[in-house]
Amino acid sequence: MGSTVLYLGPTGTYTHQAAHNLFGDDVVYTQKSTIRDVFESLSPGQIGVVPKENSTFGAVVEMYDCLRDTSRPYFVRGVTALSIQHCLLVRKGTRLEDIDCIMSHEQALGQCSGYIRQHFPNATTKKTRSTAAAAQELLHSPRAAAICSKLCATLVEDTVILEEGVQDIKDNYTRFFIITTSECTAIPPIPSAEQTIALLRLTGPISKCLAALELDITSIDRRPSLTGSPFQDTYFLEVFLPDAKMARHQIDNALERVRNTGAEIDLVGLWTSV
Ligand SMILES: O=C(O)C(=O)Cc1ccccc1
Repeated sequence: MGSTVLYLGPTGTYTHQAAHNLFGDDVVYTQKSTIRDVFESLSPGQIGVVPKENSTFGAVVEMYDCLRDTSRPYFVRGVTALSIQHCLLVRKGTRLEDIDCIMSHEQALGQCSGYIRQHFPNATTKKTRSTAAAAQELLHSPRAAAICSKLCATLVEDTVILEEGVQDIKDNYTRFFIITTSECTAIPPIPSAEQTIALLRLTGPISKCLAALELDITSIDRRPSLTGSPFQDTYFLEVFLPDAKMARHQIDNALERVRNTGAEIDLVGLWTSV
């Protein structure tokens, strides 16, 4: 039996599909009902898969709030991407004109907000813990629709797809992080190319820190730090390291330069990816 992979469940979520694309049938899958549950349940030796960002709706805030937490160990080991084509799913017999509530994960509601406004201006929306959880709720909601993957129609009894491709932007992708509790946990190889990326978590005066970092920053996300003064933020920086062999050395030097400014900075991920 292979490693255990925790993912945002239940069966049929996009995270489940991303995890399965990577690890196939060689691992044991354990579903968790929230992104935070994946982080909190992750034990040494286990692997977690969580959504990170979407090309239409942006950062997955709950995931970044888990990365902000310094009380639990985690390390990002890789990234994988999935093309996302959302469906509108209902209980058999429900017609488009019956729908008074649209349920889904807030990411999916965001990716389809134009479609929802245009076609269901009077419907309420309900956030669920995942898209597949919304599909399951249809069993108790005869006048609701779920936005979820096509797969959910085969997984949840008595449901039918009314429309496919309901996201606002046709080319719609989500990236997922692969996490373990430690940098050293053995994991199956993740398909990768030449690019080496590090993820840094930084709390401190941003301009001074960026000047001291002297690395090629490819993305920045930010959340309130919660520990400092009001409006002090924690930043998540992805940096590109052109030479994989020198990556660790370059990072260690950069961390020291930033710490010398008095800021807090930690390496929380390192991987090679396409
Ligand atoms: O809820 C899911 O299925 C997830 O995996 C999170 C998500 C939601 C919408 C798009 C991509 C991922």
